[in-house]
Amino acid sequence: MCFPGVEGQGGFGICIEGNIASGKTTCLEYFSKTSNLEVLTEPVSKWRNIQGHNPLALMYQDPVRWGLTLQTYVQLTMLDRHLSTMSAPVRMMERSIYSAKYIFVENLYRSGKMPEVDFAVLSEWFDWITSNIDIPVDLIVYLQTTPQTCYERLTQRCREEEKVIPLEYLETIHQLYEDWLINQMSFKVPAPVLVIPANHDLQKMLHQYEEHRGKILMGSK
Ligand SMILES: Nc1ncnc2c1ncn2[C@@H]1O[C@H](COP(=O)(O)OP(=O)(O)O)[C@@H](O)[C@H]1O
Ligand SMILES: Nc1ccn([C@H]2C[C@H](O)[C@@H](COP(=O)(O)O)O2)c(=O)n1
Repeated sequence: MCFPGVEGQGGFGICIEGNIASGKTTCLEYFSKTSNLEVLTEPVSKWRNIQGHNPLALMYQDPVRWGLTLQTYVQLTMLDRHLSTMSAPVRMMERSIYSAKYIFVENLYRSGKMPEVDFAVLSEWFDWITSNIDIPVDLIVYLQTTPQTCYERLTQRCREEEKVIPLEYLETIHQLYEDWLINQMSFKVPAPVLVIPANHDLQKMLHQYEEHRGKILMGSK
């Protein structure tokens, strides 16, 4: 059994990856003005409100108890994003089902905040999904920042649930991203990676996005 995803729809799929508050949404906002391109942001609003519950807040309050709850829902909503019908030939989406597993679930487990049985259940779900469903990713754009930059942007963004995040958490997420996408020594990388240094101010970032526009969209031609 194999279900077709975006590739089956003849499209080109780009995932924007990076640490929390690295500037992914801002990047997507910039590219959203491009014609023949659709942008899918992370379904964070769903993670903050499922039938009146806030699994994102619960996870930050008590990760041992609620990590599985949040990450099960993240996995479902990301799969839904990957498989949704394309409205343009090029799709740019924020993160992926891969980073959900390889970065966030992995972090909860390694830091002792996810019980082994929860990790096993999520891993079996992930393995089943990725071996039975075609999850189309053609290019990964990695916004590479320092944890300190993300900490400053996160503080400035001031999302209620994230007020408890210390710099050390961003350092761990950063290292997991580096091992996955730069050192390529932890998990399989599902597509070629384009690295964009992303510590710069907004103006310089927009300039860089313009410079990289060809490389990002070229594969879609
Ligand atoms: N290059 C930048 N320089 C300074 N602030 C930025 C830059 N890019 C984004 N921001 C701000 O940082 C915060 C996080 O950016 P956002 O795009 O929401 O990150 P992400 O989607 O990766 O979590 C927001 O308040 C945003 O306005
Ligand atoms: N699998 C995931 C994905 C995201 N999160 C958290 C991290 C942030 O608090 C929030 C949204 O991330 P951002 O887009 O701001 O980088 O969701 C998580 O815990 N698990």
